[in-house]
Parts: sequence; structure tokens; C-alpha cells
Amino acid sequence: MSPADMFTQVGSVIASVMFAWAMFKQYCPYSVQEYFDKYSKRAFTFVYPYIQISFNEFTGDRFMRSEAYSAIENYLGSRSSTQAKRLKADVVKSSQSVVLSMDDYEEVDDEFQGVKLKWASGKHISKTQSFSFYPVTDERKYYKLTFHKRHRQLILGDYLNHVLKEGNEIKVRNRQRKLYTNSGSYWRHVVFQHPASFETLAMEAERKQEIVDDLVIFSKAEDFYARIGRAWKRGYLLFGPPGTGKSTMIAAMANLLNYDIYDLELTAVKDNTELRKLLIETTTRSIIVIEDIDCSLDLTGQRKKKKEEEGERDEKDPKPKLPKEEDNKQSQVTLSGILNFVDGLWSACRGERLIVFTTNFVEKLDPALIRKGRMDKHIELSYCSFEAFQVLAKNYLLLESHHLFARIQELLGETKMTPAEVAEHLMPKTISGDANVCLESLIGALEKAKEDAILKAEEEAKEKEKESARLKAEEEAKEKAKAEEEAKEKAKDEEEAKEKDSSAGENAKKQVKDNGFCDNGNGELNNKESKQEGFSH
Ligand SMILES: Nc1ncnc2c1ncn2[C@@H]1O[C@H](COP(=O)(O)OP(=O)(O)OP(=O)(O)O)[C@@H](O)[C@H]1O
Ligand SMILES: [Mg+2]
Repeated sequence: MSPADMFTQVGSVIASVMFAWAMFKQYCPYSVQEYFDKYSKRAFTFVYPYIQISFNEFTGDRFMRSEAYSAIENYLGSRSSTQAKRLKADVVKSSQSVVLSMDDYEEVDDEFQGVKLKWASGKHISKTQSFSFYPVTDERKYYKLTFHKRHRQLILGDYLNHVLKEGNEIKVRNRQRKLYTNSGSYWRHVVFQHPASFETLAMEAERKQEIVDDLVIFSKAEDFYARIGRAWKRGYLLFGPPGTGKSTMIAAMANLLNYDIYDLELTAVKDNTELRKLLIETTTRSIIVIEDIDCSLDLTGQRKKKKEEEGERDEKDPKPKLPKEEDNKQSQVTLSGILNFVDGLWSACRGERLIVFTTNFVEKLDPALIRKGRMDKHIELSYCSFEAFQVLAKNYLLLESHHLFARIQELLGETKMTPAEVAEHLMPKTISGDANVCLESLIGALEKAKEDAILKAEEEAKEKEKESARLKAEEEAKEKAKAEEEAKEKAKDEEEAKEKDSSAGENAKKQVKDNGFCDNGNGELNNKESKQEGFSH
């Protein structure tokens, strides 16, 4: 048979089958058609060894985009960019990067634990029933996963979980991070684009690495926290003088973990209820920051103590306590509100969260607030060390070494300067960006700071001397007054003793006199008695 004859025969067979199918559809009763449909599908699946799963873009009546669909879209994005020929591009991260996903009717292969699978994208298009000049079409996209039925267990379990997890992670990586601030009981946000990172943070390398490790371990410890029955959260307390990099470190943390930041302004929070509401609205993978926690509560004016004894206690113990409910009726956010915020309510919120407090005066904070378990890690950010300076020099001047470094190292060992001040001297001073000028400016400032510190120390020593002399004089005056008082007491005692003696002499004389009278009296008494007897007679 020639190829032309063969094509003719095949063509006529196809035409006959289609005709028969059309007749069947037209004249066969619906119930028979359904019956036929059902059994033909069963027969087909009996011989067809593959399983297909569809993931539709929209689920339910509420027209909500399916989370699984968007996770799969992200998951397939990286694979389709190397396999598919037609791709769709989307711009994320404030127009800075392009994210690719596969276009409709494309296919992508995947492999999981040695099992091969196929993903295909498609869409159902349905026209609306309304009569309109411009008919509206309704597109419903879907992804279809095809795999061999002998891998059913693996694919439906581990593989799909893996796809969803990885897809969600990609989504988080691609999302535009936000910086939230509270205005009343609502969060408002702006795009978070702080360039700080741990590489540029001026700090001793070992301590920096310890913090980075702690953060990374935390961010990967979902299963661990679930196993030990603790909410997946961690508290950091950053303390140190102004300009030592506390806020910069928070930005670096957010950049490292790809978290959003919720900058909570406590003074703008009306009461504990509002605080709770704000907390519940925070999303997972976020850092909740309360800057200058000591001042935040100071500003609410709640530290005023009503009771006198508390005032006395305050004088003895300068630690300002956070307010307790009963302390102040108009109190807004109370200590217990904050404590609940930090731990109690965390359990209500799923997902990982960091809470960071910053303060310039750690000793002012209530110990309950910063105990381990609430603020798990206390990080001190202090004055600039030589190691920290080297980081700044590398960032600002692109210098790893310089002959002036030795002098700077010496001066930094002798005086205190914050990284913010050091950084200010390293800012370009000339158009040519001469590093010498910056370093000399820093040396000048350090020398001046050293001199100032010496003068201050001398002044303080003088003050101290004066104070101790004053205290000594006071002590002496007290001693003298005490000695005088004692002498007076003694004189008084002696006087009293004398008076006692003389009155005792008087008494003795009197007694002697009385005794004489008594003898006489006896006689007299006898006389009297005799007189009385005389009377009675
Ligand atoms: N450790 C540091 N590493 C790098 N830069 C720093 C460091 N410390 C301070 N700086 C620089 O100084 C500036 C001020 O630092 P930052 O705002 O982080 O200080 P802070 O400790 O939060 O101060 P405050 O207590 O006043 O809030 C930053 O813009 C940063 O450029
Ligand atoms: Mg700060």
C-alpha cells in the first residue's frame, strides 16, 4: 500500500469514528452517555499508569487565590527559567529584580528522590453567559502534576510538602520587605530598604559571628521549638551608649533573615488592649522592635509614684520600675501588658518572631522584663575597639592597613569613642577622598577626647577629694557634736546623782528625826494609850 492510500484510509477511519461519535452524542440518551463516559474513563485509567493532580488558581466561591497555586508558581519559577521556552516575567522588590515563571501550556520536568515527574500549566477559558458587545472571558489557570502511580505515596506526601515549603520560601525571598510603624491601633508601612548588614557592622568578628549563628539557628529551628513545646520566638536586648550601632544591628538582623520590621512606639499605644491588638496583627518572619524601652515608658508619665514610701524607696534604689496596674489608674501600657506582649500572647501567634528591645541604660530596666526567657540574649554594644575601627576603615576608606593605624590603635585603647563618632571622621573630607585626611582627623579627635578625658578625670578626682573632705568634716562635726552631747549627758547624770544623794541625806535625817519621835512617840503612844485607857475607864 502506497503512503497516499494509507493516509486516505486513516482519514476515512477517523472521519467514520467522528461521525459515529457525533451521532452517539446527538441521539444516545444522556444516561447512556454518562454510563459510557464513566466506564470508558475507568478502562482508560486501568491501562494508563499515570496519576494527574490539578492545582487550580482559584478555590472556593470567594474567588481567593489558592496558596498552593502560588507556592507551586514560585517553585516552578526557578525550574522553568532553565527548561521552558516561553516564560512570564514579573517585577518585584521595587522594580529591582525580575521573577520568572512558566507561561501557559508549557511543561517542566522535575525530579524528587530519583522519581521523575512532569508539571504542565494550562487554563480553562469560559465565556460569561451575559449578552454583551464585548464578551468577558473568565480564565482559570491551573498546574497539572503527572507522575507514575507506583510513586503515589512519595509524591502525595513528601514531594508535595517539599514543593509547598520551598515555594513559600521563594515567595518570602522575593517579597518586598516592609517597615511597619504603629499609628494608634494600626500599623502603617513603608518599604524597608536599609543597607546595613553584619559585614558592615563594626564589631569584634567573634562576637558578630556568635550573633549571626544565633539568629540563623533560630530561623531554622521550627521543628526544635515545636518539639520542646515553646513558641517560636526569641528576645534580644541591645544595650549601650548612644551611637554604638543598636538600630544599625536591628536593620542588619532584618536583612540577614529577610524579616519585616515592626517598630513599636509604645508612647502611641493607648492601653494593653491596643498593645495586644497590634501584636496579633504582626505577621510571621518579623522583628518587633521597641527602641529605648526605658524612655518609652518614662514618656507615658507613669513612673510618678503616688505613695510616699515608694518615693523613699526610689531614692534608695534608682531603678525606675515599670508601672503596675494598681499604681496608676490612668496608666496606659503597664508592665504586665508588656510582659504579656513579650511572652504570654506569643503562643497565640504562629510563626517565627524576634523581639528586640534597645536601651541606653540597662540597669534602669525592671529585671522581670529582661530576664532570660523573655530577653534571651543580651548584647552589649560599646565604644569602638580597634577591631571595630578596622571594619569601619574597610567600609569607609577601603583600607585594610595604614601606617596611621598603630597610633589609632594606641589611642582607642586609651580613650572612648563611639563607632558613630569614628564613622563621622571617616566620611570623605575631600573630593579626591584622601584617606590620610580622614585618619588624621580621627587621630586629632581621639587625642582631644583623651585630653578631655584626662581633664575630666582630674576634675572628678578634685570633686571626689572635695567631697571626701566635706564628708570628713561632716563626720568630725558629727563626732564633736556627739562628744558634746555625751559630755552634757554625763554632766546631767552627775547632777542628778548629786541631787539624789542630797535628797537621800535629807531622808536619812528625816528618818532619824522620825525615829526619835517614834521613841518618844512610843512613850507618847503609851501615854496616849494610857490616856485612851483612862478615857475608856
Ligand atoms: N557598630 C557600628 N557599625 C557600623 N556603623 C555604626 C555602628 N555604630 C554606629 N554606627 C553608625 O552610626 C550611626 C548611628 O548608629 P545607630 O543609630 O545604630 O546607634 P544607636 O546605638 O541606635 O544609637 P541610639 O542609642 O542613639 O539610638 C549609624 O548610622 C551608623 O552609620
Ligand atoms: Mg537607635
